[in-house]
Amino acid sequence: MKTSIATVSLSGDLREKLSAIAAADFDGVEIFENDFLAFDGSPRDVGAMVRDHGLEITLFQPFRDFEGLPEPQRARAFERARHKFELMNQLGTDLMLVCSNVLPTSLGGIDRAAADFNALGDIAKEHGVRVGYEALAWGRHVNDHRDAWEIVRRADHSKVGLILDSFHTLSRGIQLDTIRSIPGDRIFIVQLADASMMSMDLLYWSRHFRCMPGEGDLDVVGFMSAVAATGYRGPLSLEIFNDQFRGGSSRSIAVDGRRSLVNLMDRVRRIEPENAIAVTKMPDRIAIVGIEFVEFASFGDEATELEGVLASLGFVKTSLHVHRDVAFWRQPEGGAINLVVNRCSEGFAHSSYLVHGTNAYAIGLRVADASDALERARVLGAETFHETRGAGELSIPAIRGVGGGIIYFIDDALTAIWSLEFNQVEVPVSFGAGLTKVDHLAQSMNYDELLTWLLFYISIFRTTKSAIVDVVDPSGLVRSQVVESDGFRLTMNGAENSRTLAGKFIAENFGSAIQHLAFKSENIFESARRMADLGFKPLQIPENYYNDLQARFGLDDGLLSQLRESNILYDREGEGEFFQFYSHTFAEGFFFEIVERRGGYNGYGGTNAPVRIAAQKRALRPKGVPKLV
Ligand SMILES: O=C(O)c1ccc(O)c(O)c1
Ligand SMILES: [Mg+2]
Repeated sequence: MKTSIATVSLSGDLREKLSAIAAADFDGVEIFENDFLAFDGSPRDVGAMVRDHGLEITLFQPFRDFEGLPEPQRARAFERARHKFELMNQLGTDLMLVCSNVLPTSLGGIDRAAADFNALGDIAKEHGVRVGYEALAWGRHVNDHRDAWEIVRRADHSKVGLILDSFHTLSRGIQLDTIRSIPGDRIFIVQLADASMMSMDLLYWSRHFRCMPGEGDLDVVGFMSAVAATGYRGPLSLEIFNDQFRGGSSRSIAVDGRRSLVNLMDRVRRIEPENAIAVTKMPDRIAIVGIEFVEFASFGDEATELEGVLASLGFVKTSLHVHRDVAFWRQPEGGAINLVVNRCSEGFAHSSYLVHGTNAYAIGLRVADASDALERARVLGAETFHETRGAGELSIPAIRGVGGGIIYFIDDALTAIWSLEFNQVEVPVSFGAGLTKVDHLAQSMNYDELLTWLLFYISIFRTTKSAIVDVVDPSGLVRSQVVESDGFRLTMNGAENSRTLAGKFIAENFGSAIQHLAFKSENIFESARRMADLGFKPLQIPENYYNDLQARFGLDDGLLSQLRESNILYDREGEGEFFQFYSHTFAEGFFFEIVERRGGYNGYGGTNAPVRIAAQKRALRPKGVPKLV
């Protein structure tokens, strides 16, 4: 597999773009004309700079509004082309993209366009270069790859070929099988982009909202399967016009791009192994069986406060690490929630505490095979994590996740860690709060990181994403993206500014991280009662909310007063019902949630989020900050 990316996809000047592209291990780059024009150096300098980065120029683009023009514009277009071919010779690239004409003055006519391309092919040949023709989805007369292919076929010139771009084909919903009858050697380059579904003018959608394959909703896998079937083995080139990427970190966007291509070709190989374009072999996407543990880094008084909150949630310290200041907390009745509080004064956990304050810096994901999980993550460019372990301690495969946090992979064999490294202690309390498992984790991050981490989760793990939901915080918008599977639920909240609850958390925590943990109860009213007995102080929900709830759902008075009494929020979807209540925020803005799902409710109470956020912010006001426990 030969990989390439268009300079237009990244932020920065040409030099920054090239260094990010080279660092992410691409083979080539499409030089977008504007990046060249804005560069202060000769075409030969640019060519040398690209090659010095170990890259080749796979394409020079775009050449606009060429075919089907009346005279004298037609002659002008040929003159322009000659000029560009000379430039390409100096740059050291042999392929130019001609996108379909959008001018109202262009005449149309397949044979007229074919004749123009045949003549252009002769000029290209004189210059030792080739041209590829791409149908823009909004082209004046040609906006479908089938018509572009017909023109290329009739042009019948060895230096004239077709360029396919997944966005143009998929945005128009063109049948993908129509690609399979095109000869692979007549396709000069393939451009790839995805996009989230939105109803919008095609040009605007394309120029502002493209994203990496896998990050959006288009069937790029189906598109690439069809391309691979043609025998095409040339570069797979990302061409991503995206406003956020233009302002983002070029290094991280380039890494995402490379990851998206490797993941894409792995998907294609699994669907049609006979056709597949070579890509590094790796285990299939990893199923997350469940969350084995969540580990907090804390220290001193803050750790004591955290442990107080855990105790008010019904957790008890059930065992201690044999060598380190690390404690294991569970509900005394059992259940599947394993919390680890790490109070060590050295090592990674302590560094994490020093940078971020008390935070849930690590999660352990239960998987079928931990080394498979590590291998897939590694091939997809995830950063592996290794900490020196003491004698007799297990080494658990791990990678870096959101905000530099750690994701451990635990398979059956590795669960031995609990008995090998921890000693049981006397449990003083005999009842907990009946919390049974981690329902979901929520990670907060800046909005411009959201797609990066979405791609991370859906490429490494067998998870699905749902559409981004806008959550209204009194100080701005937070976008919430769900990633889930049978054993795993995650909400990622992308804050657009630092005044929102999520934004503040990121600022005060010094980076993205897990902001809340939701535990599941099978009887939320009973859990709330027991927690009240243990000193838990729930987040106070205003009366207006409950009055509205009655109007919306027609709940009976008994249920309503139970909800009100325990500050429980409610939602319903079809037959499904959802109950949730919250702790106040503590440390740098971390909090807990308790939920109960009934009748197959699958959401997260999104409509309640603005009420909850406003309540949390109210509670944060300097005057009258309530004590937690
Ligand atoms: O938006 C455009 O004009 C444009 C230009 C070149 C391309 O390859 C493309 O897909 C779109
Ligand atoms: Mg294109």
